[in-house]
Amino acid sequence: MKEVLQPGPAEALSSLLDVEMPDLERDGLPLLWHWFYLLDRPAQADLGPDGHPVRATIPAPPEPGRRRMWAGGRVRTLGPLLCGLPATRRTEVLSVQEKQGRTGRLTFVVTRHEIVQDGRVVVDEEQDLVYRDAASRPAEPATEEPEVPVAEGEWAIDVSPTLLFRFSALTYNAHRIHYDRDYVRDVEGYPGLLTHGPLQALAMAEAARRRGSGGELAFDYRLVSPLFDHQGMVVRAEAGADGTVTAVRDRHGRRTATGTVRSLVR
Ligand SMILES: CC(C)(COP(=O)(O)OP(=O)(O)OC[C@H]1O[C@@H](n2cnc3c(N)ncnc32)[C@H](O)[C@@H]1OP(=O)(O)O)[C@@H](O)C(=O)NCCC(=O)NCCSC(=O)C[C@](C)(O)C(=O)O
Repeated sequence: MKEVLQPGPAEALSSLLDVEMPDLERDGLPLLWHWFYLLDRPAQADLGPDGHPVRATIPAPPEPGRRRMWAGGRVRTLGPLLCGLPATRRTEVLSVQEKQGRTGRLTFVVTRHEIVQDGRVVVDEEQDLVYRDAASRPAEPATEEPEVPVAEGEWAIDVSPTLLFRFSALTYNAHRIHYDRDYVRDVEGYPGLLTHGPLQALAMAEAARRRGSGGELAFDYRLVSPLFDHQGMVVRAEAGADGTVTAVRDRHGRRTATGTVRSLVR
């Protein structure tokens, strides 16, 4: 897949999260902003009941009826990804692994994505996708613990249906768990709309960028528990032993994602 990168998707993301626009032709796209470019555009006829493509896609679901979730990933930025120039994405399945989790049978599918610009790989990424059994027990809804006030240095994001919808639109993601409340409750058994894994990862990367992270970076992250739209989203980033340690929690203090951003320049 190849396209000339335009500023439009980056501007849309900047408006969505109210984050600073970089100089896209000089410094390139910040960490994870490549997710708004080089998108798959599956045919409507190829979408399955959950809104994800079931054929002519990488990865294809392991079996019909499995519940797809974004579990984590590892991203390396190896050079600037500049707007105004063409870029190419290559994607392959690296591994498929069956595991038994607390919530039931899990199939982890790891995909690798390389973005090439001007003859060199500038983004090298692995994404961990997990497929739950339809019959598995969904993650428990949060208990009504008291709210934990937003501390200094934390970033509170209002997770509203419009935020989730606009993020889905920006990534051309038709997965119904993010916008179809009847489907998510009646079919997948969750108590609310699910906040995208990529949105939480991006918020963590942006929290690190606010602290000055930039250049060639490695970002490893995990989605550890589902975050529903009525639970808020609070992001933090702080200096750790090995880089910038980031996390997402809900407004009651339950952790939903963790990650570490490291500089690749020593
Ligand atoms: C992932 C879930 C199902 C595991 O659920 P669990 O609690 O049953 O698992 P576990 O008992 O903690 O662990 C079982 C095994 O899985 C591994 N494992 C456990 N977690 C991970 C992880 N994150 N990444 C990689 N491996 C993981 C873990 O290390 C262990 O391996 P082992 O047996 O070898 O020791 C559970 O933690 C969960 O629900 N996490 C939140 C997922 C989420 O909310 N994602 C975002 C929304 S979905 C989305 O954005 C989608 C999108 C954008 O539309 C899209 O389709 O592209």
